[in-house]
Amino acid sequence: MKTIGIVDTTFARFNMGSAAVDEIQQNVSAKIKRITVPGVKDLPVASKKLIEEEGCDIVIALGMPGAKEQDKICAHEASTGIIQAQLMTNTHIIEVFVHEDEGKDEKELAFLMEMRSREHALNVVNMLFHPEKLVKQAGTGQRQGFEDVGTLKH
Ligand SMILES: Cc1nc2c(=O)[nH]c(=O)nc-2n(C[C@H](O)[C@H](O)[C@H](O)CO)c1C
Repeated sequence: MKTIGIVDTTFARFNMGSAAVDEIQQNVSAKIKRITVPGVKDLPVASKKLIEEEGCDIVIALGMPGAKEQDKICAHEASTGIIQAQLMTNTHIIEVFVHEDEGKDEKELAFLMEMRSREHALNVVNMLFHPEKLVKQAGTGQRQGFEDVGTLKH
């Protein structure tokens, strides 16, 4: 049975990990290994450990960079670390970040955090079990959380 790793943060203002777990369980039968770390900079090593020590076939790393300048620097550092962990393990770690200032208010932010977590969880299910479904979506302007933007016409 395939194993999906989920790592999220306590810094985030919405339970992104639970949304991802729920979405996976609604769509597929897979083993799930979940851990939570304090913040986004802790995601790379946690993801690498899920792959190397817990045998995960793919990992979803979820977090919420805050709105301040130092939070954005922190998020960029975390992203770089996540890419490095992917290259070191030759395994996908799907980064799901929702920046705190993406929502116009708290309600929209919560909606976005839930929907982006769920839609990327579905991407991960498809990457692992139905890669042909993603090929069908190529170039269709998919967006996780907000509305899809569609294919360009010429
Ligand atoms: C400044 C800062 N900003 C964020 C953030 O926007 N989002 C987040 O999830 N975590 C933040 N952190 C915490 C770090 O990611 C990390 O948890 C600590 O530095 C401990 O390793 C820090 C330190």
